[in-house]
Amino acid sequence: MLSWLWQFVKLYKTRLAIAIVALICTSALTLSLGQGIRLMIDNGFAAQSYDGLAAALKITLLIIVGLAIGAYFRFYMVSWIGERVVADIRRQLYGRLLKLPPSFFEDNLAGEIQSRVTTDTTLLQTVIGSSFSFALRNTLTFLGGMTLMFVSNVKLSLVVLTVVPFIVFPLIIVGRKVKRLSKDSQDKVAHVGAWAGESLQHIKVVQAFTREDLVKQQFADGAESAFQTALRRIRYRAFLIALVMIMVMGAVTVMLYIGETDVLAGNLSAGDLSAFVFYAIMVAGSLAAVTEVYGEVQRAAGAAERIRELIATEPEIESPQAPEQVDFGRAEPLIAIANLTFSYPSRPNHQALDGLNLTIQRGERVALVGPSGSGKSTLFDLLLRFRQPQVGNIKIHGTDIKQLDLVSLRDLYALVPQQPVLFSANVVENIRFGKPGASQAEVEAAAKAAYAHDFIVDLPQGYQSFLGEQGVKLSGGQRQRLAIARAILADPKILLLDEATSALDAQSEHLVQQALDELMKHRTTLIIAHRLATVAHVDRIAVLEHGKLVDVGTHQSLLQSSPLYKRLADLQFQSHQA
Ligand SMILES: Nc1ncnc2c1ncn2[C@@H]1O[C@H](COP(=O)(O)OP(=O)(O)OP(=O)(O)O)[C@@H](O)[C@H]1O
Repeated sequence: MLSWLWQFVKLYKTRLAIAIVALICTSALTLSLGQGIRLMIDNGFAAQSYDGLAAALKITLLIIVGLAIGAYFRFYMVSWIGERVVADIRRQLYGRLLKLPPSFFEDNLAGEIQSRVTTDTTLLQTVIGSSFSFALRNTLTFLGGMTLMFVSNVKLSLVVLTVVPFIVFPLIIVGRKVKRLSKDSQDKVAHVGAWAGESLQHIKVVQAFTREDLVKQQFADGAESAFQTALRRIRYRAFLIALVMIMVMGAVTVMLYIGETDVLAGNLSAGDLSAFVFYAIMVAGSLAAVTEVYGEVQRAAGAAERIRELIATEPEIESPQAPEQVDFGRAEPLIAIANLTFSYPSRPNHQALDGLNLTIQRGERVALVGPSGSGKSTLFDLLLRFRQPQVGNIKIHGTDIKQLDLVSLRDLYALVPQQPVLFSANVVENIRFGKPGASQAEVEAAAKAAYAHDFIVDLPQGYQSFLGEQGVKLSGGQRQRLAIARAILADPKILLLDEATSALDAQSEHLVQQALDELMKHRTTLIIAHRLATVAHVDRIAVLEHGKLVDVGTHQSLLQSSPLYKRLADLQFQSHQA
């Protein structure tokens, strides 16, 4: 963990150096307080001298002022490094997450990943920003105090020293256990958090099915199990603290007894004994403090491990080292799909796409139809290179998309998904997602083209209106028109349209259809068509079944040539008439 953290900390070497100097100074000054005490007792009390007392007090005061200044720098610098490093780690972690393909997020719960970004990094921050420095300071005090103890009295020091192994060994053993338990406990908390996030997000379904009690119970079970794991960890730590306490205090008492006997026998001055006791208390205190933060450092080590794992996750799909450029002047078709075969890793024996061939010319509108599960959405994923086909390829004007930079490939497309995706931001920000630098005028033009302008200006704050999480404050049709406005603003070469099946009312559907027509104007479009109303507008229809392309043609020709298409068409007309 340390070497991993070091790569982040080493960027701030100057501050680290100041922090370490301050740390050493404060530890040294803390220990030198013992000499102040010795002077006060021997030169003041024992010598019955007011002057001696005043001189000793002055020295003590000076030490205290130095200590305060040192503490200021130590705290400031160490906390600064802690906050800075954690911000850097968060940024790197989030940057990595954004590069991972969608399949990663199918296998890992979003809430759990979120907890890595927030909870785990916060834990790291406490450790880097305070516990580390605390531990280091106390270690220095421990070592310095030990040295001074030996210098001033070997016999008494040995008494204190005998207990050290009894503290250190249990510390190491219990520490390992705590580390493991803390990883478990963090995992469980993350899981509970993910569950809570999901159920709250879908609160309507939960409440409509009146399953509040069920999800409450599931959450409670999760929280309870996290608590039980935490409890086991706490028991270990409590035991450790008690053990250290009894060992340390016991040793101090025995040492006091021996030391006082020596003072009574005249072998030791009262000041020396006081200074020694001061050191011993410092040493004991710092040892106890180290044991206490040791557990926390172990916990952070668990957190660091999880973050490190996530940052180290390599995306399966990356841009090639030397990407090629698409030559739009070339005669080859805009999109050429050849022998495309793909199975999802979780279902290796089931081919979601099976030897698919299809070419699409520039400006063409092609509809994909087929029964549910025939591979239409999977084809979109492969076009966008969210997934890697096992066999076959896709070429854009003759260049395999594997040879293209991912950003320039995806910039060719705009995706309008079945469920419009809106972010918890205002209208302008949501539309501008299609083209980040767009001016207000461009945004409004896109909204007008998408037949969204009128309803937007009717919103309480017009274009500045906040839409709520996932756009909950809009109707389904309005959300779709915003998503279309976003795609119009993006002005892509190729439009991937997963047409909404959701039952919009006739008026709203008409508006959405008009918006879509605007969007598809002069643009190569691939539509996953769920309604025949759409199919009427396209140049060609590709019929898919079980991942295979079974026929291509127009509505009329397919009614003759494709029994499957005829069946789908009949079904739609029947339900239409009904
Ligand atoms: N993430 C996934 N992991 C495993 N299998 C998947 C995954 N997504 C889809 N599939 C499977 O791949 C096949 C094709 O699914 P796909 O979503 O492409 O169909 P579709 O034609 O878009 O269906 P629909 O019209 O219902 O949206 C289906 O058998 C489906 O169960």
